[in-house]
Amino acid sequence: MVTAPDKARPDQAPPQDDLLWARSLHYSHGGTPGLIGVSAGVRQGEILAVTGPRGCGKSTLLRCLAGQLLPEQGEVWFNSVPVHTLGTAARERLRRDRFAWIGPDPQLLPELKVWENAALPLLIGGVPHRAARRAALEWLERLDLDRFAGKRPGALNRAEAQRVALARALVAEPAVLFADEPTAPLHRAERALLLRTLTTAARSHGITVLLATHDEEAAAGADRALALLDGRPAGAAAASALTTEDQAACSLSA
Ligand SMILES: Nc1ncnc2c1ncn2[C@@H]1O[C@H](COP(=O)(O)OP(=O)(O)OP(=O)(O)O)[C@@H](O)[C@H]1O
Repeated sequence: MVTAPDKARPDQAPPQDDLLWARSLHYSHGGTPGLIGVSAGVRQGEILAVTGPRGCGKSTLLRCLAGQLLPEQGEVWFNSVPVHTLGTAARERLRRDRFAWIGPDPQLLPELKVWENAALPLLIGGVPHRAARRAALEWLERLDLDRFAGKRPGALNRAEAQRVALARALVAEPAVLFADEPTAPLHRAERALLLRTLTTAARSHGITVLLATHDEEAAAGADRALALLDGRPAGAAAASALTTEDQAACSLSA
């Protein structure tokens, strides 16, 4: 059951300099723990890598921060707005207007041209066709995809398709880009190119990035990293394992 978190008390207000901030998030997927007391903060324009092995809770954390999942406990604040207390319509507006998402699968619409795929967030948001097309073409050019603009996604290889997904994520110039294992389906050289493209584009446009990855090389391009293990901050998980071992040692020596 999703319970409404307590309202933040004045002494617990989020730090002024964090654009997106979360405290002590708990979330379980139908009984499977996803997050157990994870806190995170990211400043405007910063690139934060969320790292850790498969199943450690990276996607769950990104989805809670992006307002896709409501934490069972804890708080999420974006730009001093308490996302965890917003109603569904306001959260959807926030997600549409300020956030963007790219995952491991580009999920392009095969019946649309490449530029139309890239322009989709603008077209859905009611931006006039001509302006949406111009913005999409600019992003396709920046990401070295302009030659594909009039083609269908079927003409692209995996790396090109993923760069179109990146253009689509950036076309509305979101405040925050959530990138959930965006390089997972790519080869090493393609991964490096996509990450370079993503970080360069984000930095030049002041876009804050949360990058979930189990790939240490991918995390190296970030400003900071938050490591998770078994749904907890890695340090806390290690400490709780230590505590358990200490307890076992104590009971053995008793
Ligand atoms: N829809 C779901 N239903 C049930 N359990 C889930 C669901 N989504 C995630 N989980 C579980 O929650 C835990 C955290 O999963 P999550 O996807 O957040 O981890 P992750 O670090 O992103 O892993 P990956 O790199 O494989 O995507 C895992 O134990 C996972 O099996």
